[in-house]
Amino acid sequence: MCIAEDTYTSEEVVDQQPVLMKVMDTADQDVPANCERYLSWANAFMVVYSINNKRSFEGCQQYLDIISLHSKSIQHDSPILLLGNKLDMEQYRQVTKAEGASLAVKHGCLFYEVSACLEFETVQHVFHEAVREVRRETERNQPVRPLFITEERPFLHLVTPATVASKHGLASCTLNTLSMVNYKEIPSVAQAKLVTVKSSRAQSKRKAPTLTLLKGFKIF
Ligand SMILES: Nc1nc2c(ncn2[C@@H]2O[C@H](COP(=O)(O)OP(=O)(O)OP(=O)(O)O)[C@@H](O)[C@H]2O)c(=O)[nH]1
Repeated sequence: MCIAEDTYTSEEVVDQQPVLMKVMDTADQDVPANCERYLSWANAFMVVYSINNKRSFEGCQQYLDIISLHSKSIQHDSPILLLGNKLDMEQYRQVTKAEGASLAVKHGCLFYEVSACLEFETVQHVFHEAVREVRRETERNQPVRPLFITEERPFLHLVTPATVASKHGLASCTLNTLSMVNYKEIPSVAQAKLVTVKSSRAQSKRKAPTLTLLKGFKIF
């Protein structure tokens, strides 16, 4: 697929949000060479072969191997999309869809067959999927939000339940149930001690079993 050798930027709207994409076309050779530049630069990779050219498919396998090795070495997976291009050349097909799909599974790639010269929408969809996949990957790599434990003390006047809930991303439906408690971030694992406590609430037969279970432990 022709993209200029140097980079260019393009503003796309994906899910109502504009996304600035920088694209670098690297593959003006059949075998990977000087890959470091784009391996460390890219947020996502699109590896493209022609369905009517077995050699280009074999070339892709080398690129995918290099990307996989790089991801392992930096312990970070950037999304990879494997594209079988020139779908309009079906009658000259040398690479089956199953072969493409199987290579994609092997390397954990998304897989599409497209025709760059005939189907603008499909190609656009593929680029948008690449952006979405980068977003998903970024979200997956966000540090886990801390859990919160509660203590049965009334809120300070200045801190409303709504403030606390929105600050920590708690769903609004928890507000009523948790409105009369304090929130504390759970400490790091190294500092945490788990101690069994029995509170009067824990022993109350009128409370729901899940509440009893929750109140059966205190982490501090
Ligand atoms: N039939 C058909 N031809 C295509 C399609 N996409 C690209 N081509 C043609 O394939 C040839 C190579 O296209 P390029 O976009 O230069 O391919 P490339 O792999 O980027 O090539 P390099 O820039 O040398 O790396 C050109 O003649 C294109 O017109 C397609 O979807 N269908």
